[in-house]
Amino acid sequence: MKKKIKVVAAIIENEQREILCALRSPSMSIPNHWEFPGGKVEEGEDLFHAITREIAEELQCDIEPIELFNEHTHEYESFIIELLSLKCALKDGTPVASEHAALLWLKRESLHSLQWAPADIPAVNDLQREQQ
Ligand SMILES: Nc1nc2c([nH]c(=O)n2[C@H]2C[C@H](O)[C@@H](COP(=O)(O)OP(=O)(O)OP(=O)(O)O)O2)c(=O)[nH]1
Repeated sequence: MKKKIKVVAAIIENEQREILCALRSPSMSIPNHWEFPGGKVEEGEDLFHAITREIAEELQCDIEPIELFNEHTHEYESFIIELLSLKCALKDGTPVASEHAALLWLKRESLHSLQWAPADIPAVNDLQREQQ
């Protein structure tokens, strides 16, 4: 049976209404694909706590989770991911890529120009629909 992981991802929007996109590095699984940054939820951990912790670790900044925006389960070849995407605001600091190959702020209408990790695509689609 495939392993199932529960992952939180942050949709961080800045004052220019741009959204933070992160490029998975060549050494990560699903390399060279864009994602909303985040990571695995620990046993018994609250989603808001998990996303705040993961973003502090990965991007060295403080965020404020606002709401759960999209929930999607995707089956990759070797594992199943339950991806919980949360809308977040930047509270303190500037995101810095420590594990990712690059970071990019993009307007909603430009999100589709990137090659996204398949699990993140439903959240990207919902974000694009929001502006209409
Ligand atoms: N947003 C998003 N996150 C993903 C996807 N797939 C995926 O593994 N993740 C998350 C879960 C992992 O916590 C994180 C890091 O992936 P990784 O390739 O470095 O895997 P790893 O086993 O070393 O993960 P970790 O123990 O360091 O958390 O990425 C995806 O498709 N979209």
